[in-house]
Amino acid sequence: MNTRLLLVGCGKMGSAMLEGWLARGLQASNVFIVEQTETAEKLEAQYGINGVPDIDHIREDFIPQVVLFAVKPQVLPDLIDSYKPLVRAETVFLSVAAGKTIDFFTSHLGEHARIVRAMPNTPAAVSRGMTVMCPTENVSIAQRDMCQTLLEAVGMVSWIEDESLMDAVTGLSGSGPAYIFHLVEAMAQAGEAAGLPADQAMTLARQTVVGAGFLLDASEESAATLRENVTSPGGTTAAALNVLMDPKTGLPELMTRAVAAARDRSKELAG
Ligand SMILES: NC(=O)C1=CN([C@@H]2O[C@H](COP(=O)(O)OP(=O)(O)OC[C@H]3O[C@@H](n4cnc5c(N)ncnc54)[C@H](O)[C@@H]3O)[C@@H](O)[C@H]2O)C=CC1
Ligand SMILES: O=C(O)[C@@H]1CCC=N1
Repeated sequence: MNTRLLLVGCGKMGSAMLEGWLARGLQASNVFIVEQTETAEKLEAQYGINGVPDIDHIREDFIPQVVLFAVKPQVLPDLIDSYKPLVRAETVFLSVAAGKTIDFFTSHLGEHARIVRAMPNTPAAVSRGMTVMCPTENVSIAQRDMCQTLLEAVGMVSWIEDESLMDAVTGLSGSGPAYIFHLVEAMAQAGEAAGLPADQAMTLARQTVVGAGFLLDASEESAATLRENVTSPGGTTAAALNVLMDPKTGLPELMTRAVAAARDRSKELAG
């Protein structure tokens, strides 16, 4: 957690990671954050982190080891060129922007820039994130390790060499937490339709998803076995699963379409 880090953009994803790092003892003095002035000032007051409104306000002697882009993909083209002066062998550019390809970064920062394209997710805020990373060939082992340490501090890390898989990764783990939160909403709505008061339906739905997540985490059994453990032959769960596992109208078919839609949008964002 001693990496000299320049975090560009501290919105939902940037702050999710920052919260995880701070909980792991990130040294505020090693970090600069580029954000809009108000947020930058708040971060400075709250954590003693150097918050600046743009790259021109970074201390001149601050040479980051990692420049982490956590801004919206749509704003990257406007700001990326101003980071070119930071290109040097000891600096790796780590991007979490959905759809923004390694080619995009090399076309703006040059072939010498060392780039890692990453896709994290918001459970990073509670150190339960899932991040997948893809490096350029010039990224050293030490730089890979540095990125791994940063992202491992906020959850699990996996690497891919084939960048084209990043769109599918985005569709599954990047966007995935939203699917689970929506599952809670859908279950609560279904509970209400089945006769429960709204508040109670939401409490039951929420705690069921939280409890199932904890059980999945604590258990060495597969998801299929955990599902079977709930399902008595000819019982209530089996009746529900007949609906959910229907090959034509069930959850697998719906989820396949949802993940494919996110994957395709990720491709579109590459522009
Ligand atoms: N929210 C999520 O679950 C995930 C988001 N991502 C990626 O993370 C990136 C950020 O997404 P969110 O955090 O959701 O968006 P956000 O809108 O919450 O955060 C973006 C931040 O960038 C700041 N910003 C805008 N222009 C800037 C500039 N010129 N310089 C510095 N900061 C600037 C904004 O003030 C804002 O705080 C996106 O590229 C997205 O694809 C990746 C994985 C998951
Ligand atoms: O919705 C988005 O585009 C971002 C990328 C993955 C999760 N949120």
